Amino acid sequence: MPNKEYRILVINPGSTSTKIGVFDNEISILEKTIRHDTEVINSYSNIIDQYEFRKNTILETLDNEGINISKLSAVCGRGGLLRPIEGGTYAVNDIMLQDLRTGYSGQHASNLGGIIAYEIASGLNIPSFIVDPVVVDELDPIARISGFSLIERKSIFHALNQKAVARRIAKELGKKYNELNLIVTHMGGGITVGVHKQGRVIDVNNGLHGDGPFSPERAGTVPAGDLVALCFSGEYYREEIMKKLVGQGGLVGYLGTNDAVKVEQRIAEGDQKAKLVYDAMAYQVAKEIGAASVVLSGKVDAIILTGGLAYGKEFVKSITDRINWIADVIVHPGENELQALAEGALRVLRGEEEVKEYPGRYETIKI
Ligand SMILES: Nc1ncnc2c1ncn2[C@@H]1O[C@H](COP(=O)(O)OP(=O)(O)O)[C@@H](O)[C@H]1O
Ligand SMILES: CCCC(=O)OP(=O)(O)O
Repeated sequence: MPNKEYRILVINPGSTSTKIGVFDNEISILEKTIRHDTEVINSYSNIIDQYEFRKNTILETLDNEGINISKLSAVCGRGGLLRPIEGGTYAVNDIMLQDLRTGYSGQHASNLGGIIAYEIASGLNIPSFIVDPVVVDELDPIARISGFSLIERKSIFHALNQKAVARRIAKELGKKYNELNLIVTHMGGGITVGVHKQGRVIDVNNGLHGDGPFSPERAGTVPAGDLVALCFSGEYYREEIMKKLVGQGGLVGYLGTNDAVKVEQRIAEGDQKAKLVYDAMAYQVAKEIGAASVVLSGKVDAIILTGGLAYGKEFVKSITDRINWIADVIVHPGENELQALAEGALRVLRGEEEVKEYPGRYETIKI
């Protein structure tokens, strides 16, 4: 008997784009990246306010591409800032929707992934899922200690793509993911550097509003005392400061755009400020990779550079020149998130893996 055919719509809302795909089993029949202008994104006060805009953009794109959504078997979205959970495929349920709407662990575009997946799927009476959300938490206890007893370090990162790309590269190297020590650096709207020790991400910078390199739209680590002084200067509301850290931080704060392609054009035209800021972003990424190599005591099988910024040849060279003494650097531009979402949904639809119930019983060690 031929294998059952599933048609899956996958939805990946990122901070600078919405990516969608339609898969017939593992085969991609449509992949689209819809880029969003900084001004459009910043005109919304909250992520949840972007719901109608992003959903309509997705439905219009599917319509223009001639995809009849009534033929879908399931919809799978990138999962957002939920409670810390283990990796896997989760059914979208009421408590998850509530946590995504309120932003249990904060505000990020991926909160919309599960909500839009659910809304499209429920109208069609088909299941909706999320896979490896940004809150996958495998941190070693030592990595949770921030140095300030009131604040614990959190695992918020590009879990879906980091794990998918790490598995793919392991396969290419003829090894299993859980046999390797890898440093995976995802460079998109946010930038995260994950320490993958034999299949577990034991340390990673909180890429949203925590620490690490600055990114196209995020500030990353900032001097704490100066930040406290700014917060209490009476000049800014809380929301304004948060926006300056996430959304209007990084390249947007210095150069007014989250688009690295435009920054590269400005550099080519002789813009010295753009050059200094772009170089500084590469410098901070390299520095974070150096720190990650120390977590692995220098036993690093490979360093992987991935995400949209990995298309930038000069940017990648500037990082690589600083870190290639640590281990081989493998560049995998873009991301495997759409394929990974489709495969996560397929595993549960085929009964190869049990679908997980959110929030589950996962617990991190409380300090
Ligand atoms: N060819 C390219 N060269 C340099 N930068 C690129 C290129 N393509 C995309 N980028 C940059 O990558 C960033 C977006 O990365 P992406 O992984 O798509 O982010 P997200 O998923 O967070 O929206 C943007 O700054 C974009 O300008
Ligand atoms: C919240 C961590 C993941 C992240 O930063 O994603 P984007 O780069 O898509 O914004």
